[in-house]
Amino acid sequence: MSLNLDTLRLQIDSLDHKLIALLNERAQVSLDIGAAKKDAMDPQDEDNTHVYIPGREKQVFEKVTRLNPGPLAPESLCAIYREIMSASIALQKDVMVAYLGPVGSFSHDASIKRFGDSVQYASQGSIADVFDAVERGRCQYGVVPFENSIAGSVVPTLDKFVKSKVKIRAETYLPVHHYLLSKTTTEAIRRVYSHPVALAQCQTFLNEHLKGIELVPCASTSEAAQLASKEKFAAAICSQVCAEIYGLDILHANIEDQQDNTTRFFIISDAWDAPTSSDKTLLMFTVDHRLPGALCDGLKVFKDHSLNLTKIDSRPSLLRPWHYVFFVECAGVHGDSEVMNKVIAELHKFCLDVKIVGTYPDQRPQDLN
Ligand SMILES: C=C(O[C@@H]1C=C(C(=O)O)C=C[C@H]1O)C(=O)O
Repeated sequence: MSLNLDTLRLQIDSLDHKLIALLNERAQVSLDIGAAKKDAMDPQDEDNTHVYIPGREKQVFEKVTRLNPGPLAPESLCAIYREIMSASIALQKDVMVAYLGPVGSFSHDASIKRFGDSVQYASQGSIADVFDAVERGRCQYGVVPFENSIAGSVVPTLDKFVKSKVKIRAETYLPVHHYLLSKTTTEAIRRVYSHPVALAQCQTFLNEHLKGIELVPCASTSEAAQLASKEKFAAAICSQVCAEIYGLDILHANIEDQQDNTTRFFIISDAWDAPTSSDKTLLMFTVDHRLPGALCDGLKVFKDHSLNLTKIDSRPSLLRPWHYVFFVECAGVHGDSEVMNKVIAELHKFCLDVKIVGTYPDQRPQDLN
């Protein structure tokens, strides 16, 4: 038995030798890719080289899943590849990712799942600060929540897109499970902290278990956990990891109204990337209210080009009362394509301030397609 075990361990050692050599060979190629990207840039613009290529990563994950013969679970192999790609990004360049913190927020989780452990992260106090960190160049990438399957659009993110120059470079979907964490018992809770979007996802639970208790909105769910950890009779609605990070007990698990609760995040940056085989594009425009049916005419442009709309929302323009900005996302088209150029030209006939907010590989989970 022990001889067999020793032989098997020797086998593992020899495989590790080969793996380490192969991983470094791969890392060297990715360094060469980094150098080639810099060579292709104007020397003055070298600092703006992008090392995070969402479309290429999607291709790698698809290939890895397709080629996997087992016994490794596809998710395990993808997690390993997440870290391999994270390391190769970090080799090419120092990458800083801004996220809505502090640690333990869902934005933090989404960021790590997207960029891995080898890049650096900068916690921000608000969604607006994530935009500012990217816009001022302190961080090359930022991760912001865009919409939740129960609570709908994340308003501060939409409002920032109206004013900001940042572009959407990628999207990512995160399953979200909420926990009620506290230092006391459910009966003794006097106040519940959380992000407004998270509170909106747990209405049924709050009505059943904490009716009439003060609900205090915070900048993030992890900030809520931080605040609850400093009070005796407070609780937070946040992720499970916050229990360990902030020293709180789990009182209730999975308290979201629907178990398939999912939040979509955007990865923002100064530029979007080249077309892939399947992209989505988010546009923004205001309609001229003096033209009857302007919105309808605007939407017809998408129909005329056989573009499927995957999201539509509106917000006050903030320029004049009762003027609205419309957000329209369409699937199967890249922002730099000829079709999109035509769409934009036609939209200009009925709409004002037409702008592409971003274009990114379609990452909708299979069951949402
Ligand atoms: C190597 C590249 O850069 C990054 C690293 C990748 C990898 O290690 O496979 C893939 C995409 C990029 O995010 C590339 O551009 O191909």
